[in-house]
Amino acid sequence: MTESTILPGAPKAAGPAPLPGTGSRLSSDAGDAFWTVSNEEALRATSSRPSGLTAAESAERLARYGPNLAVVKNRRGLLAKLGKRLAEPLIAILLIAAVLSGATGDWQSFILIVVIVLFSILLDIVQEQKAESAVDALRHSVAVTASVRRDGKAVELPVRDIVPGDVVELRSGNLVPADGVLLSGRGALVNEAMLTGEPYSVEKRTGPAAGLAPNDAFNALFSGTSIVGGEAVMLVIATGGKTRFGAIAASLQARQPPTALERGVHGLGMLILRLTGFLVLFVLLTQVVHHGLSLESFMFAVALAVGLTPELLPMVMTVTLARGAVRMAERKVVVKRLSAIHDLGAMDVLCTDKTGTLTEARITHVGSVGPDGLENTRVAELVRLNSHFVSGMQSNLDDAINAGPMPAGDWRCLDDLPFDFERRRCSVLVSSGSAPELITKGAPEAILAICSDVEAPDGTPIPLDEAMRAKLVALFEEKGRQGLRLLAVARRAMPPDCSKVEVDAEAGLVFVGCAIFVDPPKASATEAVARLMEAGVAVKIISGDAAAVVLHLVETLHLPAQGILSGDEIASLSEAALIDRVGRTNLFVRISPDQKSRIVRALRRAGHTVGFIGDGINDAPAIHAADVGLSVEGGTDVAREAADIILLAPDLGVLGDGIVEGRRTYANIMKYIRMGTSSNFGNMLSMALASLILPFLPLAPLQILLNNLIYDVSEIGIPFDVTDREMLAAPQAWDMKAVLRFTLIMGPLSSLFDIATFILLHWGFASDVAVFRTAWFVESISTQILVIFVIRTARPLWASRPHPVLVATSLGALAAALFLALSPLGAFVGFVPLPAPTLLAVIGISAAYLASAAILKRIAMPSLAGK
Ligand SMILES: Nc1ncnc2c1ncn2[C@@H]1O[C@H](COP(=O)(O)OP(=O)(O)OP(=O)(O)O)[C@@H](O)[C@H]1O
Ligand SMILES: [Mg+2]
Repeated sequence: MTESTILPGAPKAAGPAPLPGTGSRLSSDAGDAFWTVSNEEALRATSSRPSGLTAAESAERLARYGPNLAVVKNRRGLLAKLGKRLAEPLIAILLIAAVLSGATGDWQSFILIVVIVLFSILLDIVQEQKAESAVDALRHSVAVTASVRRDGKAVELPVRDIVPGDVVELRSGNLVPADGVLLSGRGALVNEAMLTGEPYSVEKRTGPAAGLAPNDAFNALFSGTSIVGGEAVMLVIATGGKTRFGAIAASLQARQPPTALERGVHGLGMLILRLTGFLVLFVLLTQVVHHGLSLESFMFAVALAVGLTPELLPMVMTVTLARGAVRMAERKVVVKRLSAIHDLGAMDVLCTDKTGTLTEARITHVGSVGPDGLENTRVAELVRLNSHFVSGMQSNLDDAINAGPMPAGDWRCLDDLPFDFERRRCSVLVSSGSAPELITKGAPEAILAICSDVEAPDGTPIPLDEAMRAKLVALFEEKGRQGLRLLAVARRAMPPDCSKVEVDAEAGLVFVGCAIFVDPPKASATEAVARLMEAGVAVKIISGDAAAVVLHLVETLHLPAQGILSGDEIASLSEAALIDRVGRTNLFVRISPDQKSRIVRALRRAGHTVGFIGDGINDAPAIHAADVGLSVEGGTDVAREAADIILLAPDLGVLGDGIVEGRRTYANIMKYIRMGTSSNFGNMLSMALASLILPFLPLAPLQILLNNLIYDVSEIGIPFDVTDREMLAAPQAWDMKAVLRFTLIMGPLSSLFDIATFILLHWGFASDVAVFRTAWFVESISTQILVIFVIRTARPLWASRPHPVLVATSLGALAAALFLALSPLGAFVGFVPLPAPTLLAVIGISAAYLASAAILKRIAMPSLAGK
């Protein structure tokens, strides 16, 4: 019997057994229901066993099925990239034109154009390739791993290496790495909201789940969902694009919205492109009308278009960002989504959870008190029974409790109700020979709300009256004000035959007391928060804990407190009211996970760029909802997967460095943009206009290409440049108005000097064609390159020192350009020696342009000046 024929409804296949994902019944692809077969059958069909695959088997399968990635990004090889660039319309036209010149005997032009085009494309590709590799390496360093059984041992492997047939061990907080069935488990609670939209977790048990729809398949685990409690061992059936998640991931990926900066730069690029198209057509048309169509005027138009297109901008963005990412990694901040760097630089509100970022997260169980506030050993016993037996999510409070000894006696657990963030409590049904008892622990108010009695010191329940309730609330408050975290515990005697409980059993309980915990504040948090605020980032604390505890922490750390909102209050606020309140509040307490993301969304709607940092399962939705999702290296997989940025050290201090880096990156990208809009664009524009008036072309096509290439090379140093302190002091966001203002002031200035050059050369010196072009080239390239030193800073020139690399690339490129134009070598591209007066005049005009630019930038870059 072939392996597939054991599966219900599978076609009787002859030959080798079809493996999952290849069309067999055991694929979640195309609605195939792998959860309907028994585990034995599933193991057989995947040729696997509970101890997992061998290394050899997995290697073979990895080669056959490919990596376990929902979306396989096909990164193009160097050659493919080259091919793509060569096929771009402008470049293709240029190359065809070159071939035509070659055919008409102009070999010089042919060779030079090909060399120039290839060189500038290579420059682009190599830079981008280097940047991408660096970023990929960083991303891999924080990739989520899974515990996979290989050769009989559990090893941590990158999720991408998982293959069908693998046996994976999962714990609370892990992401399910692929589609498969539960082989064994203990209270495995899974959040499937990613697939079903259902916020409540579902419990998984072993199958088969014959005849059920995927959403009801209680033994199926799906890629992209997460384990929120318990443990599970799964057999992987389908990986990568064959998973249910894979089917929707591609569309999710595509929908990732661009950042404000990306949108802005793209918009600007399109504007320039449209203008270019219009201009070039116009130039071409007038040339044809005046002189008839010649190869030269055609090539002039094409070269002009090449000179005008901001073709380097995408590369510049990638390279600048990648450089930022590498520098951030040196400061222990790893970027998963490159464009998150912009958002980090633009972020003006940071929401943080409490445990771990503001506290040490070294939680210890330091005492247990009864309702009278006195030490009480019964409380400690009950709390330990609860923590020991409860399944589902174990929090660090449970860990602290379990560090102590188990109470004496032969205790058995009959059933339990795991913790969730809505109830804020959990229960166990236990017995030690006598009638079973329900023991519930949780947030003090959540426990008090379901108690009808309170235990007297001798163990008898007495009814809980209003006075007693008030006394207990006062006790909670008092402990909270001392910075102590509390979990209350209550019990209820159950009927002797009771062996199962539902959530409605959590009622009419007897209040027994509170377990007390300390979580020391993190001393470094004070300085870190102060630094963030100085950098213009408002810090807001969003905690699941009680108001008193949070207030005490804030006081101890001397953090600013202005306005406090509780989860209950938020629940009763309308969307509009919340948007109004969030800005004025910086302490949020007793907040449930979905309220965390509600707060983040409200802040965004109020116009803020919001960061959220957290490490827990309950933080993941808010991390996802934020502009910049942040998590820490030791956080749960779910939180780390949702995050854009991972802090290798759980410290807000390193974040300050990351923010500075984000702003530096932004500032350097703006330098490119300003450079392009102020001089390069202006020069090309003037040239197009000049070509309409002059009886000859102001520059030969070849000379324009050369100009463009040298200009590109000169810009290589910008990502390295230093940024003035005042540029880093406040959030930096894309501001189209500022860009337009700059362009409208600096663009015409550049044109003014071009016209002056033009008049001087043509009428003043009555230069011939060759001299005119040489002089124009010198003026054009010097102003284009040198203007970077003017517009890189809002300060006076001498008050801001550029980075040596930028100085080297700029001056190096300029020297090369001048050498080419003024030495005998220039004859190759049609340059001639300039008469001394012409050269002096050109130098004078360039200097005058730069000086005026230095003065006018005070108006053109007002928001930055004068700080
Ligand atoms: N294992 C548990 N058993 C019972 N109750 C719990 C457990 N874990 C947490 N709680 C209660 O639920 C509340 C909310 O959970 P939690 O403190 O983890 O939220 P949070 O937002 O992560 O808080 P923080 O801001 O401290 O990180 C806790 O304050 C506590 O009262
Ligand atoms: Mg937490």
